[in-house]
Amino acid sequence: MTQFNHAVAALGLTQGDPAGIGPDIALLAWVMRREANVPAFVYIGDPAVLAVRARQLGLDANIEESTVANAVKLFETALPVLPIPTGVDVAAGKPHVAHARGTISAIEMAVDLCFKGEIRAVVTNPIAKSVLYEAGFGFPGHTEFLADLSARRTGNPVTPVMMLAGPKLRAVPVTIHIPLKDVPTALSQAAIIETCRIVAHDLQDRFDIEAPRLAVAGLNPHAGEGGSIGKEDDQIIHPAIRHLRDEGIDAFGPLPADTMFHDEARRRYDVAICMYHDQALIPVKALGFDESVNVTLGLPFVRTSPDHGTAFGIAGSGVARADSLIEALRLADRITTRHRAVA
Ligand SMILES: NC(=O)C1=CN([C@@H]2O[C@H](COP(=O)(O)OP(=O)(O)OC[C@H]3O[C@@H](n4cnc5c(N)ncnc54)[C@H](O)[C@@H]3O)[C@@H](O)[C@H]2O)C=CC1
Ligand SMILES: NCC(=O)COP(=O)(O)O
Repeated sequence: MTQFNHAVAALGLTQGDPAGIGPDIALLAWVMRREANVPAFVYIGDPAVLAVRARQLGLDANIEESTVANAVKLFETALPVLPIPTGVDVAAGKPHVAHARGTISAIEMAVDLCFKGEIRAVVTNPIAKSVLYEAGFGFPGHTEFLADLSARRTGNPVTPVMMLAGPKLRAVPVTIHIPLKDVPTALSQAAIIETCRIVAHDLQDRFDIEAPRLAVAGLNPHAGEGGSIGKEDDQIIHPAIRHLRDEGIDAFGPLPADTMFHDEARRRYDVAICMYHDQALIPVKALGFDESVNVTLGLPFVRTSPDHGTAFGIAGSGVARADSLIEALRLADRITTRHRAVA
């Protein structure tokens, strides 16, 4: 298990796709560090890209290459960077397959440093999945890549779970980046049970919720309407919930998904377990796009990320907001310092 020194270790922030808004929001988070009480982080990526982006945005940011040990001290006066040169020119808003190597190396370095206890947590800037796929990246996204890096490191299999957490809603998709048409076949009792076990454990362990209440969404309209609008709710989701309740996990449902996200309904649970990506992410982003955070449960270290993507259309324009990234940094800080008041 990671042995980090809370008093001295920084959070590690990966650059993400350098042509996206990762550099913009990292710079903004550093510039806002005092007024927004941003915990110290070390940027893992290309310092030259940061410097060009700072000029483009007219931001007065002092960017300095750093050692990981010196990062917290340096953070007060400069944005500390562990350099990973991209090796090719990067233009804001212009993704290129040649950027992929540096993007991936930054994630690998962050995980390595976290396992060595030299950073407290991994906070990731957004990656463009299609750019990495073009470069031969073999994972749907960070979530599965981080699990693979962890499993290779520890020798133990890791099941990662994606949770989007905001002030009004936490939601978990059981299936993640797969085509909608493949969701019914990908859903299984085992997948729902395993996901819920990890969620219940991590909400207790990392979010200090003593007895987490898991509201499980149905797949079909009206949760299948007694089997007349689809069989999965009765044949897969309901038995999985029964199994979880027998284990002592407070899971209930399947609930019709259209009526489980309004204000009063959300008071009845701590997390919504959803059957597919958009069922979970649409309500989270509709209720709090700027404040919500993507956090990976089930990993042997803490990983958070903003809830948004690379937003190539606004990179380098000064439009990107750093709110979600700042929340991701704060959440990683709270979990790793074990404060009780977490998202
Ligand atoms: N954690 C990650 O690595 C994630 C990566 N992605 C990737 O991002 C790429 C683009 O995805 P999209 O669906 O277009 O979503 P997106 O989140 O990049 O953009 C959606 C809309 O929100 C705006 N937006 C996003 N972040 C913003 C911010 N911080 N401030 C102001 N406006 C903001 C964009 O300008 C755009 O109008 C895709 O390649 C996808 O794979 C998407 C989500 C998460
Ligand atoms: N839509 C959420 C998303 O794409 C984040 O994926 P990941 O890179 O955190 O696995």
